[in-house]
Amino acid sequence: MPPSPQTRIIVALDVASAEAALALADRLDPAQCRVKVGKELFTRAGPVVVEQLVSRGLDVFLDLKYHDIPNTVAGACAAAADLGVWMLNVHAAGGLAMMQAARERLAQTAAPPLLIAVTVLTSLDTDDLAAIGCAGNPRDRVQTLAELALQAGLDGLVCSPQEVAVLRERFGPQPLLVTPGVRPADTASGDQKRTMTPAEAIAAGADHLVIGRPITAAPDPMAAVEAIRAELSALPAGSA
Ligand SMILES: O=c1ccn([C@@H]2O[C@H](COP(=O)(O)O)[C@@H](O)[C@H]2O)c(=O)[nH]1
Repeated sequence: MPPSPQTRIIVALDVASAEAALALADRLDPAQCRVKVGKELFTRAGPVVVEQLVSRGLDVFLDLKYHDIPNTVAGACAAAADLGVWMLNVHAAGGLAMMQAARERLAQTAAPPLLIAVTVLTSLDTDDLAAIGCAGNPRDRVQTLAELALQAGLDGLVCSPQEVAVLRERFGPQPLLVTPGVRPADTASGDQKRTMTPAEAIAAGADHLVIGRPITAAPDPMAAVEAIRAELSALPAGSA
């Protein structure tokens, strides 16, 4: 079942302190969005800030993109589950055994979070892939990594909105498709190279939109969330 329109938006709390993250979170309505803790906030504030966000009733996506040997990643996933997060991720490029080990260890936890795999970072285009020795375009590489992640039994994928339609066509409605690289009209792309608007991403079949700077840098972050929700509500019934 697709998530309700209210909870499709995941706000990336890419800020430099627990205080800033909690102040931002206090301006958000947990009924209307979820939050994401990534490398900057986690490295500055540690696991405590995750627990503080969870205790405020927010669903937390822990976006640490684990990529290591299977035993290490499995242990990190178990530690993340103990924090009470709603979802976490690994890099699909870590390989099948790594993803299987993560999934198996999470299955042993009391309340396993959703586990998804990053395919190709949304900041990379074909030239960037070539520079790191990967021939081909992001669209093909995303599909190869998606196949591996789903073979490992993961719940879904992180991809750019530009690959959502092809992934839906190939893998059907089941995998959760979580898309950063989302830019409301008239907002700056910054370092994101494979982008679409929120409405385009949802219409293509995305389940969740990860949006950081267009919300966190807005004068009123909750108003920015509401504007995106309004954009999604205007989509034809069934797509949002
Ligand atoms: O491929 C990826 C995977 C993760 N991210 C993360 O999403 C947010 C996007 O923030 P914006 O400010 O909306 O660009 C950020 O936390 C990234 O670490 C991604 O962008 N692309």
